[in-house]
Amino acid sequence: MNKQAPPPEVKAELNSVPLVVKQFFISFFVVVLLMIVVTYLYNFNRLESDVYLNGVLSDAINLLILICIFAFVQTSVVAKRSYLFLSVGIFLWSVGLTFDFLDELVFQPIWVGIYIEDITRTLGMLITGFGLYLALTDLAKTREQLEEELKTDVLTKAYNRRYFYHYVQQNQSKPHSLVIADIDHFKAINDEYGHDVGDQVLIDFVYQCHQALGEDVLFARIGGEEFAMYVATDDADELHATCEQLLSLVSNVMVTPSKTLSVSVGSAIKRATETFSSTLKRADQALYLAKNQGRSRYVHKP
Ligand SMILES: Nc1nc2c(ncn2[C@@H]2O[C@H](COP(=O)(O)OP(=O)(O)OP(=O)(O)O)[C@@H](O)[C@H]2O)c(=O)[nH]1
Repeated sequence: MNKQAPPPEVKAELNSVPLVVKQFFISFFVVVLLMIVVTYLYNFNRLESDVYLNGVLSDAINLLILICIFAFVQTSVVAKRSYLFLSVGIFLWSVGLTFDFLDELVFQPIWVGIYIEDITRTLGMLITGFGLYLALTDLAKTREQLEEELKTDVLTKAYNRRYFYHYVQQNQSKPHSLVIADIDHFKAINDEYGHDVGDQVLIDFVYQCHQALGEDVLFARIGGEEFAMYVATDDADELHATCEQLLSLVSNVMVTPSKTLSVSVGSAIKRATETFSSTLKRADQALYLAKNQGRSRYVHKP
């Protein structure tokens, strides 16, 4: 069980290529290919003596497929640099294939085949491959960041309720305890000092918890000012030590320079055949007792 690190900022930049750039690129692509065809036919107008229909067809299909891929890239949502490499790569590749297609119909001098057709095609394939690599890398990074965001609470960067429930259910069979901590009189903090101070208190509280709690504790924000912990132990002394630690670390969280925070804490050790909701309910009952007994304390529900 790892202590939570704040999730990274979302860096992956999704489609920021302006439409006008795409329109320019599409026009450029079409115009240049047409110009190649016209210039080629104008300069090399000697028809091949033997035209192989299969060769013409397969080259035409290849070119058509590449044009479709170019169109997909133009309509897809990819980051700027991936777009650039993919578009330039497919463009060069298409130039190569256009020459390849034309030489099936019209005689082509050998230097055109080597210096234009082969070079543009090979270069195009390389650049397209690199663009694809960039797009896939960006996709993996974005996915990783989204997964991290799905687990965490936006304000405090603690794990959120959804992840806490998921985690406990995944680790239900192991010996563990559940703890619920609730900040005391949090509404009064908001009312007296403002919502921003309330937010900062939540952030500071989570920061202190992340600093202090050990590797055997999964800490999460499960409600506004309500937090939960999965403690990987069924030993009462260990659990009590962790809860006492939680109670004392709030003295490091300052609401004002002269006022510190207080929390109430309830805990329960999972029984052998008990369900998650039942253990959580007992921890919640313990918390209720802690609140009723005057707050700023820890109650364990055996
Ligand atoms: N600043 C801030 N306040 C929040 C946030 N989420 C919930 N709250 C506030 O937390 C307060 C919780 O109030 P109550 O449920 O009455 O709890 P309490 O005042 O702490 O009282 P006790 O728990 O009985 O000690 C409400 O005023 C909510 O508006 C948040 O993200 N930021």
